[in-house]
Formats: sequence, C-alpha cells, structure tokens
Amino acid sequence: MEERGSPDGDPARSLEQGPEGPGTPIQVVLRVRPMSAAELRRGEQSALHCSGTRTLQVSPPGGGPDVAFRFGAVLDGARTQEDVFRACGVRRLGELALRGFSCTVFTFGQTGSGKTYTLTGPPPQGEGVPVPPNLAGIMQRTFAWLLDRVRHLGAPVTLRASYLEIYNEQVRDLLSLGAPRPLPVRWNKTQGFYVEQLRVVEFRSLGALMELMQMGLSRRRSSAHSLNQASSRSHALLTLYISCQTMPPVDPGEPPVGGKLCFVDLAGSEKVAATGSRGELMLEANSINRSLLALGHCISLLLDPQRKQSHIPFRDSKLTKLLADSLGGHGVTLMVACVSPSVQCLPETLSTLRYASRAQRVTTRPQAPKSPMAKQPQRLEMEIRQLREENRCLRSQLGQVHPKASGLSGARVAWAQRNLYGMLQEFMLENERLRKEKSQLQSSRDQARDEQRVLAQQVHELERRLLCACSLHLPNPGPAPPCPCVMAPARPCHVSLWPARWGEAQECHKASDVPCCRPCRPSAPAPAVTCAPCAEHRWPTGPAHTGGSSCRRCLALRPRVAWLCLPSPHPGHPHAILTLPSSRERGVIATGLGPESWRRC
Ligand SMILES: Nc1ncnc2c1ncn2[C@@H]1O[C@H](COP(=O)(O)OP(=O)(O)OP(=O)(O)O)[C@@H](O)[C@H]1O
Repeated sequence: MEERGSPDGDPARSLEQGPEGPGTPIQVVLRVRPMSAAELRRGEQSALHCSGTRTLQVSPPGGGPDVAFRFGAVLDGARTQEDVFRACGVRRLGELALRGFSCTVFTFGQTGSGKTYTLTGPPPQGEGVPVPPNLAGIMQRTFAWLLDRVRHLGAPVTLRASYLEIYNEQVRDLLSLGAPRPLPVRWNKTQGFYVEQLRVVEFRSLGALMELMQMGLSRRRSSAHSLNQASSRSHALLTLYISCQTMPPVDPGEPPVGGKLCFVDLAGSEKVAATGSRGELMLEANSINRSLLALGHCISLLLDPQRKQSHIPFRDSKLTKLLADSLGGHGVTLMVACVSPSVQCLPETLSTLRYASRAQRVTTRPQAPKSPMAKQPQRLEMEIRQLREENRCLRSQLGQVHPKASGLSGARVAWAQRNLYGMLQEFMLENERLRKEKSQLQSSRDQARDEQRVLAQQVHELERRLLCACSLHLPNPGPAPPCPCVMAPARPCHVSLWPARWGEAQECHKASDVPCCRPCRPSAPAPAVTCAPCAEHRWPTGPAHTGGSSCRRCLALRPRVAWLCLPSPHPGHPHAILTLPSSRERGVIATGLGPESWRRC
C-alpha cells in the first residue's frame, strides 16, 4: 500500500507544542461525506475506505494497489457534525484567537463534496427556518462555544464580525447596508492584505451573530447544477475579530490586543463537462477554478524551502491575497478537505487529496500581535536610543561654543557638561527672562511714542493759534521771510521750526537782538533804545518804531534830507545801509522787508 501525506500529529497536539515556534504545519482534516441519494440511486460504488482515524485508503476502480493518504484526522460519512467539530480542534483555534492569534478554518473540495454543509450545515428548508441544532456546522458550534467562553472569561472582550464573498474575482460585502458593491483589496505593512471599506459589525450575543451569518448566507451567490442543487458560486469569508482588553493600552488611541478567527467556505472546483454548466454558470466555474489554481500554485511554492516568502504569487488572485497570511504568514490554519466517496468523483477526489497532502506540509510562523505592554520594552529601548543621539548632538554643539564667547564661566561649562539637561533648562529660563524684558521695553517704547504724538499735536495747535494771532496784528505779513536771525554771522543755537507759512525750518542765531524763532524769544534780551539827540526818550526795541535812534519828537524837528543807499557790508544778504544827515545815526533795513524785520548793525 502506497501512503501519501506526512502528518506529524493531530492539530491540537501540534498547537499545544507552541504555535509561536519556528514553524507550524497547516492542519488538515479529511471529511468523506455519505453517498447522496442521487449517487445511491445511480448505484455508484464507494472508492474510499477509512482505515483508523487518520488514514484514508483509495481503491482504484480498475483494480491495483490501494493508495493511502494520512491526515490529521479522517472522518467518514457516519461521523456527525459534532464529531467533526471536535476532531477539527476548533475550540483550540478559538483559544488561540482569544490570545491574539490569527486563525483560519477553510474548507476545500470539489463541488457537492460537503464544504458548506461542514461549515454551516445543510441549506435551510425555507426562509427563516433555522438549521436543526444537531446539523449545525462548525461555524455555529464555534460561535456558541466562543460566546460562552467569553462570558466566563471575566475580562472585557469586544467581538465584531465581517462577512464577504469573492464572486467572479470581485470582493463583495455580504453585510453591507445597501446592495453589495465591489470593494478593493489593499495592502499595507501592518495589516498585510485587507479589504477597504468592509463593514465590520460589533455583536454581543449569539443571536446577533447568527443573524449576521444568516444575512450573509442569504446574500451569497448560489446556483443549481447537476452535482449540487445549492452550489455556492463564490468563496465566502466570515471573520470574527476578538479584542481582549485584559490590560490597559499604553497609548489612549491604541487598539486593544486582538485575535481573529476566520471561516472560509471555498467554492468547489468543478469540471464544466461534469456539471453541465453553461453561460453564467460556466463563467463562474472558470473564475472559481482559476482562483483555486492560483491557491494551489501558492501552496506548491510554499513547500519549496529555497523559495523566499516574497516570491509567492499571492497577488495572482483576490483569494490568495486574502489567504496569504493564513497560508504563509503568521496565522494558525486548519483545512477541512471534503470529498465524495463515489467512484464517479474519484479523479476530483484524488486531486483534492493531493492538494490537501501538499497543504499539510506548508508551515506558518504563528505570532500573536504584541500587546502594548509587550511593546513597552521595545518602545523604551527606542526612546533611550533617541535620547542618546540627542545627548551626543548637544555635547558636540557644546564643544563648538567657546566658553568666553558664550559668556559662560569655566565652572558653569563644566557643570553644564556634567548635566546637559540642567544647562538646557538654564538657557530656557534665561530666554524666558529676556523675552519678558523685551516685551516690557516694547510696551514702554509704545507708550512714549503715544505721548510724543499727543505733544506734537498740542505744539502744532499752539503754533497754529500763534500764527493766527500774529496775522491779525500785522497789516500785511507779505511773503514768507526767513528768520532775521540767519543774517547774523553768529553760531547757531539750535534748529527751530519756523511757522510753515513763512518757510521751512531755519537756523536761529542767538546773537540777534531781535527775537526770531520761538525757542530764542524768551532768552533774547529786549533792550530799550535811548533817543540819541535828546537822550531823554526810551523805547523798547521792536518793529513799532522806524525812526532809528531818534525819538519821534526829534525826528519831527530835524530837517529832511535824502537818504544815501550803500552796498551791503554782508555779502549775500539783500540789504542796504541808509545814511542819515546826522552822522551819528545809521541803520540797516533789509531790502523788501517790512519794518518789523529791521535791526541795528
Ligand atoms: N456529511 C453530510 N451528511 C449529509 N449530507 C451532506 C453531507 N455533506 C454534504 N451533504 C449534502 O450534500 C449536498 C452538497 O453539499 P454542499 O452544498 O455542502 O457541497 P459543497 O461542497 O459546498 O458544494 P459547492 O462547492 O457546489 O457549494 C447538500 O445537499 C448537502 O446537504
């Protein structure tokens, strides 16, 4: 007897040895369904015989030696749904999922071999008619066990579910609120392949989960053909997301530790000639066969020890993308291979058996996602590395700064080098102090500016009033004169703003005895003039008197003579000297200026 397959033990035992070890093989359980009523009617013979609990013998129809296949468990047609559930060790997978592992159960086999029956039981007898409890499949039994387990766990667990199908190479959400529409499959480093916008529904009770499953099953594509009256035309993936909040997350936004339990009901491989599929059924069959071929190709390549994981063509189909982690990644995987006992189905059965034999030699490297607490040492290590690097940079910067240039004493530098953080703190305090000082200075500067603006306005107003007053007392101010004091060759005392009406700013000379610009006026003496002829009368210097050094009475008494005009003794100044008959009297009158602007030489 030829024996195929190399199971190293049952699934449970292998997982007990530690799924986090170097590599765990995919566990394979073989289920042989009983002869169907149609097969019995046709009088078909069985070609399969179970030998013990783990070996299947295949008797070729034309005679010849039996071929034996060994799997983790072999279950014949007499085994109940409960037997299958127990033999598959799904509870063990559930426990692993609760610990954060990603677990997958998938059924594989030709069309009509009993995959859907194994996972979810027989098709419902009518809408809303539940599957009898004794016929419930692996999924319902796992749900019941899980909800019960969570209830007794004593720690808060969040349960959510998603349900999708891959139909004609399109992913459709079976739990979508509207009509299912194609969803993209994406990839990222943390999640691997995932379906974008897939609806994930939280549930709290077994009833709610059953409803979700029924909703998905009712929406899943199925059709009738010669080998199966309710043949699934799509691959369906129901995933349970289990989040255990046994320890508080380090970061508030961080999701709790979570595992996954995924049930995959693959569509069955079929020979179109055997099923008689035409039109749409044939297109569906081609799509199913193509994706199963891609899956088989990946499994074959995964067996090659020389082959690196990155070279496995998981991207060839949506199915292989979504099963990538279960087959070659960090998941724990159980495959339930389903076959028909009929001799008529033997070629497909042998194909399934070979497929399953290869699969059970594929190993994965199960890995639970790191909990936040488990991540902590890594995180701290990274922080320490970053701080060391920062420290090194600061030290090198400090070395570049000369102590004298930085204004730090040698003792302070030594201290700072010993304690870089202390130094940084000191700089920050100093910086803060300087900022405060700067803001105070800025506010007092602004205040002074405001005061200056008010004073300038007041000055301007006063000057305006002064000018108004002057213009009222003068018969004709004439054109704007320069300040008379500029004519004196004396040192300027200051620059004064002469009234705008009379021109621009002029230099003022204190030496002048005529008050000129405003600031000079108080300091300029106002000497009294004594009449030269009579030496009796005195009058204040000013524009009111035009008679030179004679009082009005003396002027009236003296004889009138012509005045002599002489060139100016001050080059560049437009004035003339008038000589009076009396040699003792001389005066200077600026040409073209009013009487108010004369002065004595
Ligand atoms: N172990 C079993 N005991 C009794 N009936 C079974 C068993 N397995 C399968 N059947 C019946 O066989 C028929 C085909 O089964 P099922 O639909 O599960 O096959 P399948 O492999 O899912 O097919 P497909 O790939 O076409 O969807 C169904 O009527 C189902 O009730």
